[in-house]
Amino acid sequence: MAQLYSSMKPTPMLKDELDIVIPTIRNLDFLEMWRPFFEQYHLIIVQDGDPSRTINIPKGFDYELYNRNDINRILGPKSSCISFKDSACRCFGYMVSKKKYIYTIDDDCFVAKDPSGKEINALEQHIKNLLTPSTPHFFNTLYDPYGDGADFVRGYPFSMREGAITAVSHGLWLNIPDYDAPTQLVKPLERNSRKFDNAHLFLNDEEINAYVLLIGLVFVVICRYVDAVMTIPKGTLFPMCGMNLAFDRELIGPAMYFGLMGDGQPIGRYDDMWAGWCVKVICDHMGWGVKTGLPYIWHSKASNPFVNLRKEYNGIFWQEEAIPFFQSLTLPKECTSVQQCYMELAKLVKEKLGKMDPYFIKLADGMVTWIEAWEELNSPDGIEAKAPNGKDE
Ligand SMILES: O=c1ccn([C@@H]2O[C@H](COP(=O)(O)OP(=O)(O)O[C@H]3OC[C@H](O)[C@H](O)[C@H]3O)[C@@H](O)[C@H]2O)c(=O)[nH]1
Ligand SMILES: [Mn+2]
Repeated sequence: MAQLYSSMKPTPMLKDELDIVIPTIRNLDFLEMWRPFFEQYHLIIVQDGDPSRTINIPKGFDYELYNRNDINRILGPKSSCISFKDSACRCFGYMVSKKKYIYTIDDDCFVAKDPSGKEINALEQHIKNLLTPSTPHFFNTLYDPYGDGADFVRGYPFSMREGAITAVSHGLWLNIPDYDAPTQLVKPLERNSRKFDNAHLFLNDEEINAYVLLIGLVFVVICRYVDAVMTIPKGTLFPMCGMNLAFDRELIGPAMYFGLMGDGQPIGRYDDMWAGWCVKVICDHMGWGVKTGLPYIWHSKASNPFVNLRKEYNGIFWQEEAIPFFQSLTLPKECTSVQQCYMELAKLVKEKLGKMDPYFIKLADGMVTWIEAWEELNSPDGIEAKAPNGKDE
């Protein structure tokens, strides 16, 4: 009978069209909490740091595991474009995947609960976001018009209600928000929480009220479960976080390069930011949409703000020049593919940002190498990158 029930499990959406990419330096016990939502999908695990370390992966998951030796073996000299000792290494997983969609999640992100206490299937919400259109060209004030219980508001032009293809779905986080180091340092206790329902485990209502009052006096605690999905308007950049992110790999994958970060680089923790700026200007050029908002995950680890400050310092400084560069650039209309847009972007980065710091010359070269490697692995007669499938029965 159990066999019958297990075979009756509904087939999850895009089961064979989506890979889950996880960058990691840890054991992957967090997958146990995601098992109901992830078990039927294929995982691509990018093991960072010491390749001789064994990563513990819970049984029953279908995965391929790549460490630094695999990256070097598969890409050869082009492996120089893949970061080492930074979560930026995750983009190798995007490159070796053969699926149409990617979902990437950090290994310290767990299943969150919505205000009703229901567990959030983040992957399902990302898939809904990607499979419904976006509205980058005219803002709908009632948020995502394609979401349940919403629609276009009065005055929204009917000629624009078909919307645009959605290329990216950017999810958010409860508990530890993705703050930069200076913000983390000045707000060490700030949590992004639904409400104090966990406190009920230990305290009665009066005690909770006193606790909330105390916290309210000492720190502004923001309760920020916002039940909304929005399209980021065309012409507007955004700080893309790689912690809980999904995208249409066949559309925008070649632009999802997470840059040169970590070991041997003067910058870290700007991997997803760099990718987000490049992706957004290319989506704007191609007329595609980028959504942000639901789903939430529960982010459990606050990384060390002092270590983060050292990694982010140059990024905090350089972004004041880099962002106006992205805001002001126009890609030529001759750029009709993402690869062409990206190569043009690399040229402009070298020309314009290379003056600010030689790092950007190296980064621009990394962008070109990334596209060359992408083409090598993804062209019809490309090299086969498969690692042995690690499925444990
Ligand atoms: O050298 C490394 C360090 C970490 N990872 C993996 O990357 C994921 C994020 O790491 P962690 O949760 O420790 O850092 P956070 O500060 O929370 O990360 C945020 O800021 C940096 C990135 O932009 C990241 O996406 C953000 O979430 C985790 O899976 C680690 O195992 C790594 O591969 N190499
Ligand atoms: Mn984290």
